[in-house]
Amino acid sequence: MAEKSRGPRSPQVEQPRDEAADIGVEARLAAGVLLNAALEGRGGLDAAQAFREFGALPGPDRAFARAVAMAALRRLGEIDQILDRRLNKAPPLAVRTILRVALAQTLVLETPAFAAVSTAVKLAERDPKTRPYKNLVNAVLRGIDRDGPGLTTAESNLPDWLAARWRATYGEPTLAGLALAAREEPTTDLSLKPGIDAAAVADAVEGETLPGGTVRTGRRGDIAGWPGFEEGGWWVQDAAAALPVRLLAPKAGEAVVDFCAAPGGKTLQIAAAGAAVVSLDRSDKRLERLRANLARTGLTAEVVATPAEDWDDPRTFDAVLLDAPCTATGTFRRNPEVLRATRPADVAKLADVQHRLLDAAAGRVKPGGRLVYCVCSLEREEGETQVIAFLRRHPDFRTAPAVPADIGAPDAALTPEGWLRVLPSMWAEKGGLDGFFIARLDRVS
Ligand SMILES: C[S@@+](CC[C@H](N)C(=O)[O-])C[C@H]1O[C@@H](n2cnc3c(N)ncnc32)[C@H](O)[C@@H]1O
Repeated sequence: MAEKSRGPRSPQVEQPRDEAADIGVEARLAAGVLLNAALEGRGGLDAAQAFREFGALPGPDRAFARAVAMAALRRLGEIDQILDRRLNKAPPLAVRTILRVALAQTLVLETPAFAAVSTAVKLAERDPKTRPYKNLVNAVLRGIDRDGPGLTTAESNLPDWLAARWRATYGEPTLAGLALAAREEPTTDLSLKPGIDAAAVADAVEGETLPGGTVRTGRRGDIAGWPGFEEGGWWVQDAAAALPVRLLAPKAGEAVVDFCAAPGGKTLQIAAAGAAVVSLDRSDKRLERLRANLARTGLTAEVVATPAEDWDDPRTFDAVLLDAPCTATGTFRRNPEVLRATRPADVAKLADVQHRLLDAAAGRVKPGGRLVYCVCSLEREEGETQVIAFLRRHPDFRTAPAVPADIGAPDAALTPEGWLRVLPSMWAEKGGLDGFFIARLDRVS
């Protein structure tokens, strides 16, 4: 597979003096800091947002820095392909970072080349370590602007070990679809409280209603300023993330426990259905967002900060949701950093946690009740393999096969066993959706 990156840009005959570009140097510096933090490891991007280089920026520059870092992360393989054709030998990381940040702007965000190049050169000048490379930065970026970036492959954006895994699991055509999905900035999806008019919300945010009732919009910016936010009739939730609770089908009057609840999109769905929900999470900090979401939407839940397996409470439930901690490789559209931060050993480590949580969740299901297990991971060890092993350990549970059309899931997601394996390459014509594995397991009475 090969496709051309956007460009080339028309050559700049003259270098205009650009005040905005001067101001933007700090934002580009912050973008590089975010990018490298994301590449360093899991949680790096979140941690970097507390760094001085980022926190000291005015709001719009912070948003710009984040957008540049995310664009660089999504297209890192392609950006490096383009750079490597121009570089005779590998430059220090600080220089490569300046170049990556500049190309993310010109190739993805359509920043004018003169602004991206002049800020890159200024950045190189500022630091004694990168100063000797100032002319190289200028020459490389001007050359790419003049000649165009050349051919790049979407698959180069995927780490080799993940691409090899996904090729083995899903086949070459699906891998190609996943790689294309990973290049794009996703839409924003909204889940609605029952009784809220989807067409009116879709109208207000210039969006469309998807099967299942999710409203999807390409609108960007701070959602707290969107029409209807204050009123709390909707919350942000990827279309795929809304499926597990639809499969669980909580009803008014039922008792439900959400085992790993924060930040709370699924708890809100359960509460909105009228069920009495207990929301557990081991992270009190993440539960703060759940509490804020409950307050804004006027919904209620009993919130408990505890590791679910240690929860000292005798209750059992009509329905249990286990949205287990996982590698989150299915969320690469929204969180491109997961592809860089995840290590092969994480899959096995998290599979172990999922195994323990599944056993704890099973003990909370009343006879005749149901358990939905889901993970936003594309790795079989965290999905299919977990459920196969669970059904062997718990012969009192059976798969209740999903009916995709009933819950607004892509038909192609249905597995022969009746589980859902949603891939980000599905619904490509609608803008894709996050990757999830979802299984409903009913406890026979
Ligand atoms: C995939 S997220 C849950 C997302 C949430 N269900 C939603 O829809 O917003 C996984 C959550 O599991 C929590 N977690 C991890 N280990 C846990 C444990 N042993 N017990 C309870 N929660 C745990 C994490 O803090 C994290 O918030």
